[in-house]
Amino acid sequence: MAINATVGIIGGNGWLGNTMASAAVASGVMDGRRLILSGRTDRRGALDVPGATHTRNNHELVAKSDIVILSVRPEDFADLHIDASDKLVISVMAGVTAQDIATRSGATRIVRAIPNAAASIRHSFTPWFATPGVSEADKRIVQELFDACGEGAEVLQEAHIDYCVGMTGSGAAFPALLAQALQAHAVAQGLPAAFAARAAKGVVAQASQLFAREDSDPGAIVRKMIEYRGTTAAALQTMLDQDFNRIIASGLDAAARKAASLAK
Ligand SMILES: NC(=O)C1=CN([C@@H]2O[C@H](COP(=O)(O)OP(=O)(O)OC[C@H]3O[C@@H](n4cnc5c(N)ncnc54)[C@H](OP(=O)(O)O)[C@@H]3O)[C@@H](O)[C@H]2O)C=CC1
Ligand SMILES: O=C(O)[C@@H]1CCC=N1
Repeated sequence: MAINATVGIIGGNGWLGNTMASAAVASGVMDGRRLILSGRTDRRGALDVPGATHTRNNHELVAKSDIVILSVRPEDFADLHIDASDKLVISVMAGVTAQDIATRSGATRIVRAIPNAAASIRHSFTPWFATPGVSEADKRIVQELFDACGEGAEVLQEAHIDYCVGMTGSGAAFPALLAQALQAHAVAQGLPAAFAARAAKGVVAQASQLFAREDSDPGAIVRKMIEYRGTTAAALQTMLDQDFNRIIASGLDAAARKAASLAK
């Protein structure tokens, strides 16, 4: 078992908290008996977390934990009133700054991370940022926790976490939007809906494996297809001429603005 610390997840029955807890146990990184999960109600998460303790008492959770993960909605953070001054605090809350967390919890060892919903299948790319008080030993634990959810990646500037809220934090949402648009167009052209759904999913989730490998570059695929000057080039060039990149950029900017407003 890689992590022998006791980890308390405030909001541990919610979508992401439950997912992280389940991934930690399923990957073998933690024994579920070292996990404490809190919620305001007795509602449990959808994924099983064998061995975990459940509580509604955050003060008890913090007292018994070496590491406290904050996984409540950003707007609920101000109501927590915890003293985590001697704990490693890991926040997955969008938009809540390390300074806010230090001020409200007394913590000096703070990590901010942005997983995404694909953590439920252990495919979340999870950027994380550590404040200067976080030790190398703490960082190894953080990396293991997020590798259990897919792939953790340290960033050296807190601003990059705020950026990633929109980009990586959105997880499968952008590929799903693309698949939905492909499917809708195919249906509008008269293709059977079930076939269109399978076809769109095949392109977005299967064909994309061509650039999913570490040594592969999506830009190279786009260039190669444009240089081929065939049907794919006609589609790509039309999309690019209509400022596909600008639409993506404005969506990401909107996510960043929303994250900043959540922190207020
Ligand atoms: N979902 C995602 O893909 C991502 C989410 N995040 C961030 O993760 C955080 C959690 O999001 P998500 O899991 O989706 O949200 P959920 O609403 O699913 O979960 C939040 C949980 O917090 C619990 N909670 C609220 N207040 C308290 C409290 N005072 N004490 C204990 N538990 C409390 C709620 O419990 P109850 O139901 O019992 O009231 C709920 O289960 C958010 O800050 C979000 O920004 C970041 C990246 C991706
Ligand atoms: O949509 C959201 O608010 C959550 C937080 C970051 C990514 N997803």
